[in-house]
Amino acid sequence: MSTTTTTTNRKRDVQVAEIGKDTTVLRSRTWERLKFEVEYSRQKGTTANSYLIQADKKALIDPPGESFTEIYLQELRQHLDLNTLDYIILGHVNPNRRTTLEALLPIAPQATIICSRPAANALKTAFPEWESRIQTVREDSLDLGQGHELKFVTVPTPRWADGLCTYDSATNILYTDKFFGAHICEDTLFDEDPKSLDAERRYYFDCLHAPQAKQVEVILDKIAVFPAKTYAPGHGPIVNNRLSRFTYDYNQWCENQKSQESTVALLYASAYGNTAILAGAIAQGLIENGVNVESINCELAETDEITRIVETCDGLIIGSPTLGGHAPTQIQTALGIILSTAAKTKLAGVFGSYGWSGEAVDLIENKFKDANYRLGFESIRVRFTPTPQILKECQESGALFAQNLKEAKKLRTPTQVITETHIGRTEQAVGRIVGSLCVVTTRDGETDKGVLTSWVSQASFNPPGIMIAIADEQNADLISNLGDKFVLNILKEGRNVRRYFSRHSTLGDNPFVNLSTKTADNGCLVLTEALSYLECTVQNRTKCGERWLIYAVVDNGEVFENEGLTAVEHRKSGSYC
Ligand SMILES: Cc1cc2nc3c(=O)[nH]c(=O)nc-3n(C[C@H](O)[C@H](O)[C@H](O)COP(=O)(O)O)c2cc1C
Repeated sequence: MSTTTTTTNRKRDVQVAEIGKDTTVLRSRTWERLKFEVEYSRQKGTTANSYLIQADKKALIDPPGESFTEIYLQELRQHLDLNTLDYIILGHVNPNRRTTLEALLPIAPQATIICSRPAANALKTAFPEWESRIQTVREDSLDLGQGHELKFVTVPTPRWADGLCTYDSATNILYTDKFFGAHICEDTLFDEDPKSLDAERRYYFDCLHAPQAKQVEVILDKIAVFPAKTYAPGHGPIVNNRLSRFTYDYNQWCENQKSQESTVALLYASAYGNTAILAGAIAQGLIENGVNVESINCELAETDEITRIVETCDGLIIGSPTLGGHAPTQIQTALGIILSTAAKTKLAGVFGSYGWSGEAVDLIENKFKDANYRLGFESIRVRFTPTPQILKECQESGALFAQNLKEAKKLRTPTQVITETHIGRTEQAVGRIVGSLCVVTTRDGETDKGVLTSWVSQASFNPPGIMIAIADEQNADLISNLGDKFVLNILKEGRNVRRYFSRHSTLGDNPFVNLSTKTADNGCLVLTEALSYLECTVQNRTKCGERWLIYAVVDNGEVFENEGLTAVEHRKSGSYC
């Protein structure tokens, strides 16, 4: 294998070398920080790696972005008659790369673009005149001849929804695009001293992949099917050494992320990439302070995915551009899910890029405030593209959010805003009593019923007994006779099971169809998403005011999750639930 350095001075250049049979790398290099995004902040330069396979058919993988368009095409012409180029394979597309494609497609008239479906859709919108030259990858392989049978695997993540990796069975090279890279510029082409790259590789992972660790784990499994001997990433040295170790490291780093004590859901949309850059910087501040970040690109995520993360996270941050005076529909949908699902004790944050009026951030912030969410940092509003200084501030905001989250978790202070003058002082005082949020399930003949209550407490040790205050409209008739059986399902904070129940007897739609249940020994339903449950038998009752005060003995009980916290009901007034 030969290595040719075309330029030795420290200007931008293109390094060309053969890296396998019929396979050449063209590394567009800069020794300066290429962009101001956090991932480049170690200031070690970077390389944009493009690969050329010249078999019976000729394929070019990942031409660089606009920073290199001119020098790259000049160098490429030295190694290839562009009239003979058959395929341009894209690991992802972005506006920078589109600039190079715009220059390349007219001078490579036979070339077809091969990319993932989201990339194809974006390119067809950008280049309608070239629609017939844009081809979505299929499951089968692409045969370039002479053993170069290319196989593709889509690798979507929140940041690169259109991700694609390519494997060449002739060379055992896996073209990994955004995976296994590093932002570092050197003359050395390969990872000859892998240990010396540890810090750069880890930093690259932390910036780009830690906030999407969940999806990265799935991708690592997907690409494991290829017997790769080389990883050819989009940036930095080509990986020839200790591939399994490097893959193991990626898995470990993902695992470390997920095992952090607190998780923040970072939900955003970004039509032109500016809000996404802010998201990256905020994520960095959170991760550096020991918080797991789960990024959700709202333009791609399913409602179920958003609901899951919103229910399980400890804090949530939402980022939105302003388009036409509004937040995009996907953000409004995500906000709706948050407001109807997420516990009000969760810490919240808002950020976004705008051009002139910036309504989106105000709108989201006001909704959070109206719903009594506490904000973990002052909302971030940035005109168009952020500067390095602004990105530093975003990182600091992420760090502040992490600190506030930890304190909030420690103190577990409820958000109680008591300002309404119409609430009497006595009622306010009574309202300070808090209760565990529970669903009481009963059996009425053949029908299961459930009612929400927080008016419950332990009443005796021996036998273990509880006390419930219950009104007639809350199925009191089913649990107010001696010997009546019921299950007390004690709900978990952050898991919004309560939305399926009301404080009145089950009416209309059956709430249990939406939930996972099992039947207790006493015949009543157990909600398996609860934190714990108690099977109870009524022993005593007395009418107090408008309620029945029920004393019941606990016959049996189980804790489903040792780690979870009990959902607690905080009220503004003692005059209503
Ligand atoms: C079609 C369109 C409509 C826009 N409408 C607004 C607007 O009403 N108010 C505003 O402040 N900025 C507006 N902008 C500017 C964007 O908010 C700004 O470009 C922002 O950086 C986009 O963020 P993003 O890159 O995360 O998508 C608009 C931009 C476009 C392209």
